[in-house]
Amino acid sequence: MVDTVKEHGAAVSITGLTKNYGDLRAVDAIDVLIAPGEVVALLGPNGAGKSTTVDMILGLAEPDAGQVLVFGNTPREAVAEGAIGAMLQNGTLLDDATVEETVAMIASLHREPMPVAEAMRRAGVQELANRRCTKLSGGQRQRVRFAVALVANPDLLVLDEPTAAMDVGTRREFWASMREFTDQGRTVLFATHYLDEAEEFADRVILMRAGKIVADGSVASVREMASGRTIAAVLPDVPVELLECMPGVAAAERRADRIQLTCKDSDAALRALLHYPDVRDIEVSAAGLEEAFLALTAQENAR
Ligand SMILES: Nc1ncnc2c1ncn2[C@@H]1O[C@H](COP(=O)(O)OP(=O)(O)OP(=O)(O)O)[C@@H](O)[C@H]1O
Repeated sequence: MVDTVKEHGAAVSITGLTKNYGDLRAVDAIDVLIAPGEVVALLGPNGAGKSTTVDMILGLAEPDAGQVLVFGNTPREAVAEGAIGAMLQNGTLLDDATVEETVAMIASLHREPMPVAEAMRRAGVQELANRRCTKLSGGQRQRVRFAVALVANPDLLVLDEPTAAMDVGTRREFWASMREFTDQGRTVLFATHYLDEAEEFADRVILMRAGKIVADGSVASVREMASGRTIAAVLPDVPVELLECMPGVAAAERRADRIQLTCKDSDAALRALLHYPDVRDIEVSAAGLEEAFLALTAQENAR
């Protein structure tokens, strides 16, 4: 297996990766192959297993089963070689150091770092160079974490919800400097809750739910899969639980006699619905992408 991966030169190769926390299976036997130069969004609701997956790619958590290889090496080897740069949700900064000292300190740990001034420029923290890390806002801290990730000059950048604390303007600048990075053919994997960020920035989207991958493909193909339709109709007396079990239905709601079905396959749902002789006033409409994404990821997520 290791030789095959080395031969094919995958940036990240994940096979049967599993992680349990007590009785909870946080990541459930996932397989992912990421080619060099791909920009991949790991998308999913809270608790889907994104951070746990990211931690295992970085060697910060040990899998219970399966393995991760980064450029054919174990995560620890890849980190030691400076092949991976990471930006984590709660990565700590050295409180007593200034921003410049922090970035310089990380640079000194790497064999071929990016010049400190360049990493700070790309991350947009030049004006904060002499500021102590304790005096930074949440969004500024995120940008410093980005400079720290960049200065390693890595081939793979792994980012866990990088824009969570950023306002709209900072977010835009952040993605612009990321583009500068990926234009050089580097590989990026980022976890996010934001569908629009994934759509705008990633070549490929991996959608996780309850530890499993529920969709993996180009942004367009996942959009197609997620953009289901909604069926509304008048149908008295049939319990919601029964409607939810119909073919093609992701979720069902009832208000008095009116029902609304969020569909994965509206043709199949419609055919099933027509078996009820009392059904009338049927309307089929395209669901918004956001709404459909929620329908795709909502099930099994109550844990
Ligand atoms: N250290 C831990 N101990 C116990 N359970 C954990 C631990 N870390 C994560 N979990 C659980 O594992 C599951 C997956 O969590 P994870 O943080 O990987 O999800 P996520 O997709 O990154 O969510 P979020 O978007 O909220 O960051 C969750 O149910 C979470 O509560």
